[in-house]
Amino acid sequence: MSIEARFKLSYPGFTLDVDLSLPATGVTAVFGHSGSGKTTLLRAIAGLERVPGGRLVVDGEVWQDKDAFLPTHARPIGYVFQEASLFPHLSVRGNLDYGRRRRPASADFSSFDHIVELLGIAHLLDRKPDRLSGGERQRVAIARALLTSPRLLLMDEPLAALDHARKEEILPYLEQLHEELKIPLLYVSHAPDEVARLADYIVVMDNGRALASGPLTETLARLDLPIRLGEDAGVVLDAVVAEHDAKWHLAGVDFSGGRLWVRDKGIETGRHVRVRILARDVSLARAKVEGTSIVNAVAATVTAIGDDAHPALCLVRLDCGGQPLLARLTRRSAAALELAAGCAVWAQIKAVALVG
Ligand SMILES: Nc1ncnc2c1ncn2[C@@H]1O[C@H](COP(=O)(O)OP(=O)(O)OP(=O)(O)O)[C@@H](O)[C@H]1O
Repeated sequence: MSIEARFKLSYPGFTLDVDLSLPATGVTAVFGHSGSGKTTLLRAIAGLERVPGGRLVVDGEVWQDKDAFLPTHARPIGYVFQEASLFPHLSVRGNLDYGRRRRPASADFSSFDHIVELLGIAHLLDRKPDRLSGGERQRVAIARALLTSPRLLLMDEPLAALDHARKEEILPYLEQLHEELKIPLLYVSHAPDEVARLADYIVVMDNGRALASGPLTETLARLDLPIRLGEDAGVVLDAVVAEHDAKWHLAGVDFSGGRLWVRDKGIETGRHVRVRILARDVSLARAKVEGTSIVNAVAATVTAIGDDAHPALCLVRLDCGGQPLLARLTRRSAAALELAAGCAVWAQIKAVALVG
């Protein structure tokens, strides 16, 4: 099952030109710089932009092609914008009821209480939107969108208007949603940390085109993308919490390439987590290095070496027990180590972030 989206649309000085096949499950991040066309793509999917010649098929159902155009109000979508657009005169409950009433008669009944609990807003039901924090407003907006029983959820930078603390407050709810949600979520963001935490699949937009589209881990490890991702180039790996070192407040997480030590966030042993490793935090050695402050070192094999944005630098892709890693080195270091595809190396990882 998939979402097929083909749109070509021109504004003065900008053309959106995409032909995408996206999974109809999980979270797909639509990632890219400001002005790359992320919102325009979402608006086309929502039917807010009428794109002649466009085609959109969601889970086998044609929403738009040369003979058909389902208007926005007839598309079973939930849309959450950067700023929560709640009705100011209605309480939270009134806003949620509005969503509930929009649910088609044929839709599965999604439990009001469950959605309210999932977003942690039960204690806010009688408040008016002007008495809510920005993060709370967004949680209500997400709950209202879910209550319409959408077949597709669209979120356009839902955290962009929030400060760091509010973002951190809402991200766990989005992660929980990710685990429970049975419908696909297209999540527009230009924040790599959000993408690392939430996405299963990524579409990288650049100047109206999809530069890349694929599963998160393998797409982030592509050597032609990091140049555009710059300082944020890196990979996201799946791992399992294996042990806790209470004395040093560290957790040992295992992935197929070995064990990594991360700051302990109190996540139970056995839980699946994601770790993010930036290319700039990985250095390489031909032999295992002793007497270093870097605690994380894993054996790896060089699979490819690619260009980086500056000619002094290169990106080295590694295979680490079947998982990809990227390292950003100077060309001089790569030459001194005589690196080439197939070389066995030790990857020393200066920073590993537990992202979910
Ligand atoms: N209605 C419109 N008329 C003319 N130009 C438009 C219109 N809507 C968007 N554009 C232009 O299309 C380009 C893409 O805009 P879009 O909002 O899709 O980008 P974005 O990737 O979502 O950016 P941001 O991250 O800043 O929201 C921009 O150059 C924008 O100025």
